Amino acid sequence: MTRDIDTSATSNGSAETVFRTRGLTKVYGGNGTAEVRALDGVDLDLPEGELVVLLGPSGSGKSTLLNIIGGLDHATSGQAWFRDRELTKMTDRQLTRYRRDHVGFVFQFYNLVASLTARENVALVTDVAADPMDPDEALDLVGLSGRMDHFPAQLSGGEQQRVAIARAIAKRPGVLLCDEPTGALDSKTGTAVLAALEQVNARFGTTTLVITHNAGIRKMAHRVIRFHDGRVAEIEQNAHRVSASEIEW
Ligand SMILES: Nc1ncnc2c1ncn2[C@@H]1O[C@H](COP(=O)(O)OP(=O)(O)OP(=O)(O)O)[C@@H](O)[C@H]1O
Repeated sequence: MTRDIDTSATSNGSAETVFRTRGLTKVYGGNGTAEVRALDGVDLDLPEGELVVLLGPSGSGKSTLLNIIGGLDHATSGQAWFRDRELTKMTDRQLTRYRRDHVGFVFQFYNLVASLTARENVALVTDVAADPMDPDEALDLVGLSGRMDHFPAQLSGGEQQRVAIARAIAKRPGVLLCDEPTGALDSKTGTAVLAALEQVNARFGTTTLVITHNAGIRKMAHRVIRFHDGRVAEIEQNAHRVSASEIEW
């Protein structure tokens, strides 16, 4: 691995920078309750098209960052941009639109509709998106072409998570934000989920951020960001990436 010394070098609003933050801070509590600085002045520049792994101890601010740049939460102070648009100036309505048009989310728990098949779960999104993929294409991409008519209860955890990934990518988002996507999975099923993320990133250039506690996953990333106490402690770029199929934990 080579150390990336200056990640702030990308120029402001550059087309190559997908997310930029300056002094991004999130404080919970206060007014009599203990204050928690979940994010404490984060400066980041993330280039378009990378697969980025976010590591760090529990409570170090990873999810808080993802939620703010995903338009799910507001910062207390500082700024965050998606390409040339400042997220930290947006109203709730603008953030909803931003999420709908640009962001795919994958969480630890798959949140599939139990009464709908895999194909129908994906179609829930493609029915309302501007330029969606065909649900079958999205499911094929994550290796589930043989499972399209299965209900969630008929699928393994890893397969359900791949349906969730298909649902997230079917609207062709610019960014895919994943919060512990393999957190509930064993190594074998988790590997198939990582392979699906790798495939989406490579095929469409979708900038993909993955929060994980499995440090082995860092090997598949272009860039690894370590958080500590609400700050970026270290950023590394992988000179030699390892494919998802070779990762074990
Ligand atoms: N809604 C909230 N109210 C109060 N404190 C919060 C809230 N959400 C998060 N926090 C606190 O902010 C800090 C950062 O939390 P965050 O979830 O971003 O960490 P994390 O690195 O994602 O942790 P984990 O790996 O356990 O998911 C923690 O101390 C957490 O307790």
